[in-house]
Amino acid sequence: MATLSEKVLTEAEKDSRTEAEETGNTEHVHPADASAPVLSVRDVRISDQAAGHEIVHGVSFTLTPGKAVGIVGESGSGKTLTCRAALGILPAHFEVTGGSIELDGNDISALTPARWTALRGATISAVFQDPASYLNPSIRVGAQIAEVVRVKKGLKRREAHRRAIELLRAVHLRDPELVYGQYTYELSGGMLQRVLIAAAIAADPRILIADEATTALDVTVQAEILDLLADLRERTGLALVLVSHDLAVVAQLCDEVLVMRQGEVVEQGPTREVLHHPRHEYTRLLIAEHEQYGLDKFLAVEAAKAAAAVEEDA
Ligand SMILES: Nc1ncnc2c1ncn2[C@@H]1O[C@H](COP(=O)(O)OP(=O)(O)OP(=O)(O)O)[C@@H](O)[C@H]1O
Repeated sequence: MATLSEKVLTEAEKDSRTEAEETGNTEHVHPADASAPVLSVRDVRISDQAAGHEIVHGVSFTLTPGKAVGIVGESGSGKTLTCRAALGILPAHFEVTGGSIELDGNDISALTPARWTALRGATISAVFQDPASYLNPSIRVGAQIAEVVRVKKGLKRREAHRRAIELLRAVHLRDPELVYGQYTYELSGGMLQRVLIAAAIAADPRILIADEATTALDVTVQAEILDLLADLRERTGLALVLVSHDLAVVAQLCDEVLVMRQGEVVEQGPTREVLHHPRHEYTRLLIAEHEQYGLDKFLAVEAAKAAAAVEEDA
């Protein structure tokens, strides 16, 4: 079974790792202006070249440090493909056939495999559903994170061990030294997702894509993981792309939301605006569907905040 660093480092990266090592080209450029976009997605279109048709018909959003954008929509609407395009890991036969994606000022269409190696993990990183499938059951989880740190940050064994413990602490795992030495079967789904988030942030990325990262977890653990992402965002300025079929999840964390349906963005705007004044019938449907899962609570809190703000102004 592949190790975590092999999974985090994707096939394309592995191919290019040697090239990066040979050229020593492992730096990445951060823009001087901290408010400059870290990710700009402009009218991106993605096509299945084998089937000969377009699947994603124009997605645009901009992420600045500390901002969170949510992509919500039904299964097959193109959420994951959009994220994979930004990570440079579209499945075979799929291509970006229109628009552009800029990662930390770099147009990704011009990136060499070596540049991808430098950017992936260190600038953009991701966590997906089903954390167990990204971890090797026969290697202690801490050692798997330490390996990512060694590969991506070039730390020596002892330093990587120390950093892995720090990362396990940063994702709010109690007793990180104990967790370091544990195997996947000893950890719950929520703990495994935290381990994976620790690995994803190991190289201090500026953008984290969380694609249905809390979907398989029960509601309480899901809320804890969302709190953790909010905390990382606040403490480190991490910019987030949160993908979910559940509008309530996106509402908790995101400043802006894109509602996708069949490859189209049917509605987009500040989360509050979209939730309070949905313009598209499909958004209204999503809101109605998810009210029982806590969206009503979110809307009530928002209404209370708005009322308090009006009182303050008066
Ligand atoms: N590897 C692949 N091979 C073939 N078709 C794919 C592949 N990945 C995605 N697709 C197709 O592209 C379309 C968009 O898929 P995508 O995974 O982006 O949707 P999604 O909105 O993320 O859905 P979900 O919530 O189920 O993950 C779907 O019709 C899907 O069948």
